[in-house]
Amino acid sequence: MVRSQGHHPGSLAQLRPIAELSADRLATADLVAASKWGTDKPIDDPERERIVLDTVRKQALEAGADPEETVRIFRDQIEANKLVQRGLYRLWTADPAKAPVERPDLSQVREEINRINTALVRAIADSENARSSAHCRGVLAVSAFQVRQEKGLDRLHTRGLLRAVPSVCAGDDD
Ligand SMILES: C=C(O[C@@H]1C=C(C(=O)O)C=C[C@H]1O)C(=O)O
Repeated sequence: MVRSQGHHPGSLAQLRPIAELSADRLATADLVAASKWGTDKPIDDPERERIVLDTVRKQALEAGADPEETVRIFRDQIEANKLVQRGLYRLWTADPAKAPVERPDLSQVREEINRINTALVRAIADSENARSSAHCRGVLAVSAFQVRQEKGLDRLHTRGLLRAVPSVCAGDDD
């Protein structure tokens, strides 16, 4: 698809909230993993994933974002979350002293994830120009780097952040 390369000056700043919210969403993976660790709840929960994707599809329609693009972005967000959970499980298995001693309530953590999801759908809706710009990938990479620095992300969460955002730039696989 041919998209306009023109964008309002400053519109590329619209990508920054997406990088920030992606990092916030990934921070919840630590709590989710801690809530599942030592229980029979698997990291992968396809039923919950369906609920997340159905909800953001509806929210995208309401917010004026493309529902399929939004779902594509959230599929990556979910994979990134599981990547971090699996990384933590590996760490805790190798070094049980690092395993969590408290078990957060998963339903409360999911409420926090729901709030971040809603904000992220809004940020997707508000970034149509930036996401279809030829500069999207470069600016998004810079935003992710800044967010990593500001939030002091470790290697695992940095890997997660990179896994969370590849579908953000709308023109990429047209
Ligand atoms: C975060 C969770 O773990 C996984 C990741 C999900 C997500 O990122 O929304 C949803 C379901 C699980 O496959 C969870 O179970 O809530």
